[in-house]
Amino acid sequence: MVLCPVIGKLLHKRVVLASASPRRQEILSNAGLRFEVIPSRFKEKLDKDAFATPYGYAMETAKQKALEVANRMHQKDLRAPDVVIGADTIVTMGQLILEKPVDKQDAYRMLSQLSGREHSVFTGVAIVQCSSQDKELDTRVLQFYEETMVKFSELSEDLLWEYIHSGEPMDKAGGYGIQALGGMLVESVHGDFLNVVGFPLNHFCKQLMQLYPPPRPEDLQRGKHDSIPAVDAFEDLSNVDKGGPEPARRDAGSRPEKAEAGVARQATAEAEGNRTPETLPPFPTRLLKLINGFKVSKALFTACKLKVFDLLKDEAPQKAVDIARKVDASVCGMERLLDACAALGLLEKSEQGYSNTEAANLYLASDGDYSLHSFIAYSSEVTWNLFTHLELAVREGTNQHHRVLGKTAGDVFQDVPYRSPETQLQFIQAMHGLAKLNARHVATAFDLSGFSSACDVGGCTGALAQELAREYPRLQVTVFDLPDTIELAARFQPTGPQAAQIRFAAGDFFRDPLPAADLYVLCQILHDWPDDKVHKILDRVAQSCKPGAGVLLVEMLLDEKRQARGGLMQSPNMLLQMEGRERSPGEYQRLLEPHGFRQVQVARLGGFLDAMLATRVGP
Ligand SMILES: C[S@@+](CC[C@H](N)C(=O)[O-])C[C@H]1O[C@@H](n2cnc3c(N)ncnc32)[C@H](O)[C@@H]1O
Repeated sequence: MVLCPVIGKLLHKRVVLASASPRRQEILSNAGLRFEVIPSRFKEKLDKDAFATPYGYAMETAKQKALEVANRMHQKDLRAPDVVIGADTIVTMGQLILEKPVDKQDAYRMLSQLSGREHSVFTGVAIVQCSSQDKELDTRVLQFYEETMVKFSELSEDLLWEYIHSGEPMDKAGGYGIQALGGMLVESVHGDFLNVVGFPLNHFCKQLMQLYPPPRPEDLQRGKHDSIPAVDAFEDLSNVDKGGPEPARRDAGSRPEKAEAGVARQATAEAEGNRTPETLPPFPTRLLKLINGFKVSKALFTACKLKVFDLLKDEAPQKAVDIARKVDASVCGMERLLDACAALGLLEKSEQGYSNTEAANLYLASDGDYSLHSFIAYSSEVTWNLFTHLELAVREGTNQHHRVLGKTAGDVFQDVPYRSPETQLQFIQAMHGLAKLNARHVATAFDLSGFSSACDVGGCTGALAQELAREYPRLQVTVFDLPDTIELAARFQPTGPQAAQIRFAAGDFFRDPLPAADLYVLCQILHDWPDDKVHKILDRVAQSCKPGAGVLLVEMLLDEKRQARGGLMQSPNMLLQMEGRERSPGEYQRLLEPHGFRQVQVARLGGFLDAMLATRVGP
């Protein structure tokens, strides 16, 4: 049983569900959550076109619903609840977002579009944690979304109208309710069923586990919930390949590994000679994948370096012998590399030869708008070398540039002999490629239309500035970076209508005043530095801005308990390459607060970066 510890934490808090949906109320109360229902008065009319993704729209609507309730309750009795939960469910078909039908004709239009086809159901959820200081409401917002694919049967006209006349479609996104009569229309569901009903309970619990650390076993003894059976372990909700006996310990390894280890111990204890298929340990597929992971990366790096994907871009299939000849490689070697790439899904292999997949055309060839070629080259040439010294980095607790370069680097970005111009350009190109992938999500993570000027501190080539300018045509953006970077960034400067909104300024954020702005963007900056230097940067930002100004932090956010994998895999990388580290929203919040940045909102963007928006309060 997984919910009890989380629910136990919330039992002592005032929890409000900002939704009138009886289905959401039922899902949450069935899970044992105690909450008040205060339906939000937020009008669901955000401009859908302003969002890069449908889930971005759903998450923003969920957030606005929850914040409206938090603010209203705070104003009413100056005591905000501890937690407000907002949710918004939408149905999408291709680019089309289907919400609740306005009348029967509208329901008919929606349902006939869904007939015989697969669609996505997205629920955006916002968990708003509230606190008040000096009678001011302080909120911290965690957002996430869940997607479920649903396929409808072919619906006859009769069936369609019968369903519409039942009245069920009218208050439901997409015009159907899967938990009642609408269930008869559904052929298959891929993903979380409750998400289609209106609330992704499983994902919600995972997020709660990140927000609230698991209780100790002795607390569990005290805090049993009436409707929830007692538990003796805080279980990981992640998907698990296979079951198998699980050891009671909860401190080592993830669940499949624990299962593997548990069964292995059991098997060893039994007589080795008496093994039957049942007592054999499960095949350690996941572990073997980890052991071999570096081979996968290096095959990809090598194919990129040999320009295989450039050669095949938008071309007819080619044989290994021809590719080998064109890149001056051995046929037997090239054949093996190409087969490996095909096995990895990077190439397609047919009778005619090898050809690029769509992803290879888009990301692996060196010339596309979204090319990751430079990032791959940097990973292969710089990061790879550093990773060969991971053991020493762990022993010494410092980056390892001195071992790769033979000299100690003071400031990784400014020590001139430390980087050749080629490596520097490669780094900038790598950042540019990654920034282009993330920029739209970042620019639309929050409503920034209230700001008229922004400074992208350490903004590199201006890729994010360009997206901000595109998204907010009245926004003037200054890209502030080191003189060398600004010089190289000239190669990437935007053309087109956004160019007039963007200017570049050279300087050092440790020494020089920052350009004036009412929004300061720090995208992958603070993670480069230890806390004392982060305070220096934030101090500079605070000195440059007035109350009401914003700070948009964009980083790979760890979860508070350091359990989620994504960000954690980046942690050794930061150790090897930089002075800083990845941090959790709480850690960033604690760094921001002394500089007067409060009202922190967090948006999980679904890619590898997340965003936090804080507002400067007080003088
Ligand atoms: C990790 S990159 C992030 C670039 C960009 N914000 C992005 O996310 O793509 C760090 C950036 O900070 C800049 N930088 C490092 N030290 C700086 C300093 N002291 N003053 C100004 N910029 C600096 C680097 O030149 C680089 O462009």
